[in-house]
Amino acid sequence: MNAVVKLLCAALASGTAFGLWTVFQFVYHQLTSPIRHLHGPKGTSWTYGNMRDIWNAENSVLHEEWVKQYGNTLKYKGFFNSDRLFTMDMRAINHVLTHSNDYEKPSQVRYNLSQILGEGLLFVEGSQHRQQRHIMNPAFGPAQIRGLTDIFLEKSLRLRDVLSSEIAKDPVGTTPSARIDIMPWLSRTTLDIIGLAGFNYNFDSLNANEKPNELNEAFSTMVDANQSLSILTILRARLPPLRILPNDRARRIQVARQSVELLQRIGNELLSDAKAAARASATEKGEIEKNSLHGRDLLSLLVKANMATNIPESQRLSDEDVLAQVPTFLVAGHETTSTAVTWALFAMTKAPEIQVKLREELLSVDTETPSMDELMALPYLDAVVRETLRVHSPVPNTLRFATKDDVIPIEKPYTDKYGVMHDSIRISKGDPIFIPILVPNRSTELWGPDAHEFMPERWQSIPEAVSHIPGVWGHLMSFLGGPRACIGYRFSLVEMKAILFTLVRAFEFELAVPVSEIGKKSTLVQRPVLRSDPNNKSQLPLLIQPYRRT
Ligand code: HEM
Repeated sequence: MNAVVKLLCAALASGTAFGLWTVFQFVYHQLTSPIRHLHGPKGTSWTYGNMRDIWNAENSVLHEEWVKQYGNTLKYKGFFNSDRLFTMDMRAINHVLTHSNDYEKPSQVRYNLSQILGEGLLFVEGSQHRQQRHIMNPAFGPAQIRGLTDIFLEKSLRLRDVLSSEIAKDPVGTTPSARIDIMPWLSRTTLDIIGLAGFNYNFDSLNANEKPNELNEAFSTMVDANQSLSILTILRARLPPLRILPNDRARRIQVARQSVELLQRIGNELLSDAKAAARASATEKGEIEKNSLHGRDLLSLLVKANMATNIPESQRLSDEDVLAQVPTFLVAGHETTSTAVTWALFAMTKAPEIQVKLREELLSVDTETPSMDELMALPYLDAVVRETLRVHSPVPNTLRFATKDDVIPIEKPYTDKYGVMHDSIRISKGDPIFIPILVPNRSTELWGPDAHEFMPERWQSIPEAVSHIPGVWGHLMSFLGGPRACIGYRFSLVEMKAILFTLVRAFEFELAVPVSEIGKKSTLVQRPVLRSDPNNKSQLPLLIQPYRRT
């Protein structure tokens, strides 16, 4: 036997041994985990369990049916019919979210994220997460977001002008209105905003004459690539040796990565500029103080916070860590906000009286560039944004894995499949836990019988029960809660308000298709699709016409 054959045999033997060990661990875990005793639906496929049903269901309908049938705490089936915990018990969810060291993101989610983002805030866990978050938090404070508001408005006004010229180019019939798929335009707007506000880079993708920006395309590719639920994709995430096999998703991610690499090169330059600016702002003694720095974009603020003399050396982030935040900001802060604004417009086409009432409030402001405080003081705009994030939360749910055996406290006792009553949930290391976002946001038990309806007026007086929802903002789960809650929620709220402020003042919106045509597709974010579109492309075709004051 020559050396090459020996090497191949050895590699095959170790691969087989690793595979068998993984299968043994998996089966052993399924046979011993305490969550196997919970009630719950049967898997509808051996490979996908209930996953396909979840992906195909719109909003939280399926989970709501399960809660009706099995109660607040149940199990459902994940890939290869493995058990996953689902609970609507607010005390239990709070426990999982606040103990973020004991409940981490699943390794396959982290693997997928790291493919694109490197080791930014979304990826890291434990002490590395605490360190990054500590340095990054100040950049997302109210004073910093106040300084970014004019960027949000500048890009919103640019979108308004582009839409106006699109309408002028392609009017429908005799009325000055046009059929426009608003999704890509909003996506370009939030890309341009996060470019400038995130790291002082002008993508300039809001340009009606240019083809879509390469980077914007790359990120849409990535979000779409994350939807493909093939067996190989699942196995690749679980069994690292299989990652050498090519597949379509990997190829598409590779394309996105090339753009990320381009971005990293740009990031390197931005980082050196930000560092130079921070050094230039040092005091005569050469000290850089965290609070004395007023760079505008998030990256500059982060660099300055990281270089501040009062930060101990051990807590500073490496250049690599700082650079990993650039694609992280892009992915976390771009499609999420554009999707939220898309749903707000959709909701207001379904309820034109809400659109009229909002427009009246917005037109009472006598400038097209209000300050953050002026925007935040508009009560109906606030209620529309809250109601959008409640009913159409862009991120519909998330997942965690237990890193140790634990006993999760609960508010309401539940009965297992043997009829035994429990006042806590026992969980073993490695158990997956589904964290619902849309289900509590739309729960009739918490919000009342009209919970599924879009009613901004409900925010004048919300039920006491929702105060138990452990979200970081607005009694909603939309930005999650605990130490891993969305760091960008203030950024996103002001950004959403600036875009809606500008668009609803300038245009009237109508759906260009019957409302029954609009479906929801769950991916990393929930986006609208046309039910009749065989390609399932995310889109929201609207008829848009300039608003003329009478
Ligand atoms: C409507 C808009 C947004 C929504 C609904 C949203 C939602 C969320 C959610 C649910 C998470 C937790 C994900 C998980 O742990 O599984 C998260 C995390 C995060 N978000 Fe947002 N987000 C939005 C906008 C933004 C913006 C504008 C930025 C940045 C400028 C941002 C940056 C981040 C980052 C960096 C994390 C990771 C935080 C950590 O793990 O410590 N997000 N977001």
